[in-house]
Amino acid sequence: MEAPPDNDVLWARSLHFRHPDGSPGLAGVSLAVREGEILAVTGPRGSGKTTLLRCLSGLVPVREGEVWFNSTPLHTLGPMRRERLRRDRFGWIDPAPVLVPELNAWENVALPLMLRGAGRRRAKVAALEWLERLDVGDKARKRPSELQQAERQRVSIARALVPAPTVLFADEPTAPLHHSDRTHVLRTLTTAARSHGLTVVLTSHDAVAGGLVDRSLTLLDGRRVSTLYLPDAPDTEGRAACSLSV
Ligand SMILES: Nc1ncnc2c1ncn2[C@@H]1O[C@H](COP(=O)(O)OP(=O)(O)OP(=O)(O)O)[C@@H](O)[C@H]1O
Repeated sequence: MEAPPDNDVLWARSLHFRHPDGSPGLAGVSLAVREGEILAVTGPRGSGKTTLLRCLSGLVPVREGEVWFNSTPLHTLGPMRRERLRRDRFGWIDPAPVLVPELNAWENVALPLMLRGAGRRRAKVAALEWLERLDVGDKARKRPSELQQAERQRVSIARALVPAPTVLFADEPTAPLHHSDRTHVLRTLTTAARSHGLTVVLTSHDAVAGGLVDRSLTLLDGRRVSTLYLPDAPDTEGRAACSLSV
């Protein structure tokens, strides 16, 4: 078993995954993510984007292939050590906001810092700063049930960013937002990640279209593909694209 190169923070080799009911998830994905890089995973519905993020982040065990976080082989870790690694080094944003209903917005955002031992006052200051950056500073004292879905998602994003995780995984982070809000929130997220040196792996077509990421990779049926654009030919209609497995 050979550790990945030093400047890759995440690294996967020949990753295969089957869901518990036997459905195919991933069929041999290899990739490397450099430190501080913002990588978008794209592909049609059901192509395996969420499954890939779940495997890379240790949310599900990898039984075939390898996943490394720096020099740690995630694929060899038991559930407790994977959970600790996820808590200490990774952040996760779901497509739909998941907040603690009994806590208000700033308390939700402060929670990961307090779980890591920060005092309430310091955690509150940091939480309020992030809520301001995500344009929901005025909602800091509202409970999730008093917020709109889009506001709850902004609070979730603030909560994922506040502990400055080494790697942030974001699965369609702007899915519940109105179209006009998406680019703004994604820009805030990617700008914050760059200024804090975070590595980000996200699924979002908006980020690719908005030129907000360093690189994107495409999945189709659980495999990486590259899209080749062919030049216009007289006998074709417009620009043709085809995908190749790599
Ligand atoms: N828990 C599960 N049990 C069984 N099959 C699953 C499960 N989760 C996903 N799948 C299947 O695995 C494949 C990949 O799903 P995945 O959610 O990773 O794709 P995706 O690219 O993220 O899709 P979407 O864009 O719709 O979120 C799909 O065929 C899906 O139906």
